[in-house]
Amino acid sequence: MTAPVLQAEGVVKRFGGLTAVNAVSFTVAEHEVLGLIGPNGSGKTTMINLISGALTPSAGTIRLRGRPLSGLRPDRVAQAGVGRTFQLVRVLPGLSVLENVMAGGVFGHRRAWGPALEAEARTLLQRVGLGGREGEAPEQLTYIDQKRLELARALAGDPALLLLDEWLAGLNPTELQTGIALIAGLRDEGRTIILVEHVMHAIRSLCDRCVVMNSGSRIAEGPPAQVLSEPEVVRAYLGEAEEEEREAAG
Ligand SMILES: Nc1ncnc2c1ncn2[C@@H]1O[C@H](COP(=O)(O)OP(=O)(O)OP(=O)(O)O)[C@@H](O)[C@H]1O
Repeated sequence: MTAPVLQAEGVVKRFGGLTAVNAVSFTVAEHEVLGLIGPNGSGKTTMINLISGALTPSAGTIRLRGRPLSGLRPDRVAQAGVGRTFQLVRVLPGLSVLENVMAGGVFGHRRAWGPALEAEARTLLQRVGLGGREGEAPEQLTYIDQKRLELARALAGDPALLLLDEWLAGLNPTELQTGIALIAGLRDEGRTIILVEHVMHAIRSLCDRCVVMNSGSRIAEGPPAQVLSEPEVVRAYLGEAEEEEREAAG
């Protein structure tokens, strides 16, 4: 059997006296879309930061295709094959939209350059809906467009694992539909993705499996329909998330 794309084993992260991630284990198989869900402050972003190398685990191991990632710097983790977007979008100011995407290729997993990279970056910009915007300054883009740009940049590195941290947050209903379709397209082309998301219908339609966190611990794991009906998940989270969704829908 081949190694899973990602394997987290007994991962712990403490911030002083607070245990933000408490002995969490899970795997992500090739071509799988895993939803990482849970109430605010349950440790999801911390987990993503541990995988991407922004944080170092206090204990436990994280492996990408069997190779330990824990302790590697974020740029090394990106080269090893982990691409990500951020909950609060981060574009590279001073570079054009096109250059921002090309930067993802230069520093990513596949390490492309030159005309081939530029052509690929243009294709990715088309794909995320930013075709024709190559020369613009990223700081001038709207929030949704910066999110699109970040996704294109992450894809330019051709990551073995793509981490999307609330990529759908803050989108209006039309943008949300487009965003879900975009992620569905990535899933259909066989990408391996961890999706941190509060938009429940996106989780239901996009994820093969979910890991549910609460207060730093994994409280459930399984297909979305199954975990989202477990009483502990409903108690810890679902009421809150669906309430938020109803409010957002007006
Ligand atoms: N750098 C840090 N220093 C201290 N505490 C932190 C740090 N980062 C996160 N925390 C704390 O760790 C806990 C988990 O936070 P985290 O951001 O991982 O939760 P989350 O599930 O991603 O929440 P949300 O859904 O609101 O994004 C919270 O109590 C948070 O305040």
